Parts: sequence; C-alpha cells; structure tokens
Amino acid sequence: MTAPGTPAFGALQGLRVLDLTQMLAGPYATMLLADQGADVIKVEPPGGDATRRHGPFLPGARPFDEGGFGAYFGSVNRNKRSIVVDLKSEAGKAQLIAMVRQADVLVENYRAGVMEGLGLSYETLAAHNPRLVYAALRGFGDPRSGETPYTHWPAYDPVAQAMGGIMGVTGPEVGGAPTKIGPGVGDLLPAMYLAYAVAAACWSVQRTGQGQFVDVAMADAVLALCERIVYQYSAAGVDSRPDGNGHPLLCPFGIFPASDGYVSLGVPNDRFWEPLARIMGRADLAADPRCASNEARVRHRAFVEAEVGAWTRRHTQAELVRLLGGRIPFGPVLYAQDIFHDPHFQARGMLVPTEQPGAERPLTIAGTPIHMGRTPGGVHRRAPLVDEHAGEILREFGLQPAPTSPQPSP
Ligand SMILES: CC(C)(COP(=O)(O)OP(=O)(O)OC[C@H]1O[C@@H](n2cnc3c(N)ncnc32)[C@H](O)[C@@H]1OP(=O)(O)O)[C@@H](O)C(=O)NCCC(=O)NCCSC(=O)C(=O)O
Repeated sequence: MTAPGTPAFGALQGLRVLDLTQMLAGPYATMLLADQGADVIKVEPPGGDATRRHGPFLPGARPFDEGGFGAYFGSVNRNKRSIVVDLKSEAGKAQLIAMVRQADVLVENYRAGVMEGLGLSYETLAAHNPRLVYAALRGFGDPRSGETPYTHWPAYDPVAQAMGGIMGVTGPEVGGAPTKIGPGVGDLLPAMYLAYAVAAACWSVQRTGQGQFVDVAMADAVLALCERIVYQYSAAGVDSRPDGNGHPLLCPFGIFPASDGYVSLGVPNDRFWEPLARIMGRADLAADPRCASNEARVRHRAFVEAEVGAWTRRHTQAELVRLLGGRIPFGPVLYAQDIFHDPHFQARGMLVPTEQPGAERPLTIAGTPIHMGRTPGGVHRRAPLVDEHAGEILREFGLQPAPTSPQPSP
C-alpha cells in the first residue's frame, strides 16, 4: 500500500522510512532512499538537527534558529519531511514506537548504545514491528555484529579515512604525508552501502515477512573501497603507500599538466597507447621497448610520464580536449565553476535548483546520478524546516501531538 506522504514517483514509492540521522553519513543514506521515492520522515530532536546551522546561507535565507537551514543541510536532506520528537520524554518514545509500528525502515547513526539508553533498542522496536528493517551506521559498527576495541569510539569522516586505509594510499608519491580525500568519503561511502543494504533487506522482507538489523561501519566501508591494498599485501606483501596521481599497476594513468590547468588520462592498454603516441607526433614511442606494453610502461614510469607530460604541457586544456577527447580515455580537470558551465552536467540533470526558504534566489544542489527508465527518481522537494510536516505526519499515522512536542509550524 502506498503511504499517504509518499511522492508519486521513484522505485521506492510506498517505502516508509523513519530517519533518526544526524550530520552527513546517516542523512546521505536516507537521502539516497528519498531520491528514489521513499517517504523519509526526519525525526529531529527538539531544536532540530544541529547541522542545520552549517552554511553557507544564501542572502535572506531563514536562519537555523528559526527552523531554517544552511546549504550543507539543504543538499543532503532534500526530499524529506520533518517532525520533532523528543525521544528523552515518555510521550516522545511512545510516539516513535507508534510510528515504528507503521514504518518499513528506521535508520540511525548514533553512537553504539544510544538507542538502548533511550529504551528504543532494535529488539524493543522489532517486538512492535517484526517486519522492521533497522539500519545503523557507526564509526566501527554495532556490537551485535562484532565487538571491537573501537566499538564505542565516536567517529567523523577523517577518522574513517585514516583507519580504513584510504589516507595511506593518497598523497604525493615522494615523501608524501597521508592525505584526506576532499569529499567526506568516510561518510558518503558507508551511506551508500547502508542504502544498498536497506534495499536488500526490504527485498528480503518481501520474501520472508521478517525484518532484520543492518549494520555498516564507516571504517569497514572505506576499507571495502580500498580492496586493492588488501590483495596487494596478501599476494605480494606490498604495504600501502601514497600512490600520487598515478596507479601502481597501470601507466600512463593519472594527471598531467596543461599550459593552463590539468588533464587526466588513462591509457593502460595498447589499444589506446598507440593512438596517443600518434597524436603526440611520437609514433616512435609505440614501438619503443620501454613503452611497448603496460608492464614495460609501469617499469619505465618516470620516462613515460615525462614524455607524456612534456607534450601535454605544451597545449591548453581546450586544445587537449580537441586532440584527445573521445579518442582515448581522457578528461580535463574541472572545478565547480567549470562544472556549472559544462553542458554534460546540465544535460544529465546534475545541477538542481531548490528553494532555501527566505532566500532571494534558488540554492543549486547536486542531483542524483541514478536514471531509471520507468520509475525515475530525482529532487522533488526542498529540505524541510524544523517540524514542518508534524501536523500531516501525525494525521497520517493517526497520532495526537505529544505534549512535549512543539506544535506544527504554520
Ligand atoms: C556523530 C557522533 C560523533 C556525535 O556524537 P554525540 O554528539 O556524542 O552524539 P551521540 O550520537 O552519541 O548521541 C546523541 C544524543 O542525542 C540524543 N538524541 C538524539 N535524538 C534525539 C531526539 N530526537 N530527542 C532527544 N534526544 C535525542 C541521544 O539520546 C544522545 O543523547 P545522550 O546519550 O544523552 O548524549 C556520534 O553520534 C557517532 O560517532 N555516530 C556514529 C558515526 C557517525 O555517523 N559519525 C558522523 C558521520 S558524519 C561526518 O563525519 C561529517 O559530517 O563530516
């Protein structure tokens, strides 16, 4: 049956998700569900999710202490509705349990033990709804699926990036200190795994009628991304170290200078090496024993990268686009300003204007990279104000406002 608050679009239409998440990791996971049509109800603490205060704020935008939100919150909480429920009050706990009885999924990213401390453990909630898929995202996982020395450590993105192995392979090759990846992959990756796991668990509910506890650790998700360091160490005893802008097994494969910026190219096989050498005006390199195969190029990496780099830096990015685009795996290194003007991202719907309440102009946020032919997802609703949908949500669940819960905003 389709839940009343569910938008009429998306493959997950009809899936009701109670979203008790905060910061980036949990909200990104529920955003992935909401983008495909799930009815994601953000259950916020009194005062709202603290990340509402993170900017930037467009001129005139409603401030966070009046229930508004900055761009950080606006990006990852689109397509969701909001209700404030004080889970530290008896009335609030009862309200959540009543909502759980009618929901399909609950997602939270508190520290291990927080929900138990509130008397709202998975076991308690599953007793009220055995079909519930309960998804937890923590720094080092939940004790239910394996206690570790770090189970109770709080964690943010850099912690997961450091311990999951990705910082150890990122940074300058020579004398390189470990380097953090720009976007919060320590949050975003576990969020993606969690959303995938929720979808899988929901399919299992369809077949068995039973929900389950789903647990993704940030550190594990990052290691899963770094699968190469695992097999390299296992097979050859090779410890990880910063890869620089290249690849330990492929060459040329990385970033090269243009006269006015940088470009990237990936030429691991002869099918692309031969045309690259020809376009460079260096047909001799296609036959040179130092370059004849990927293995030879990896062995003579310094020579190959110097030859390719000496040629690329004589051209502008635009010239290189003309010479190499579509002929070999190639692309210019783009910054945000370039991306806003690039026809590809416009055509693919990746730059989506949304309302930031009170603001004089729309806030552009990143769209969904998922395109589905029959059940398209996308951004259909701006992020919610604090408690914005309390009235309609309570009505849909057949509930009265809890005495401690603020009245719905006008
Ligand atoms: C993010 C955290 C470090 C934040 O730590 P804390 O600020 O100490 O929060 P905790 O989760 O431990 O506890 C939350 C507290 O809020 C209370 N709480 C929560 N919701 C409610 C509501 N609705 N009503 C009343 N009280 C509430 C809850 O009972 C806890 O109270 P008390 O028990 O009384 O304190 C931690 O939650 C954590 O490690 N989470 C798992 C990993 C994770 O998701 N990290 C963030 C990734 S995002 C990221 O890195 C990034 O954005 O960058």
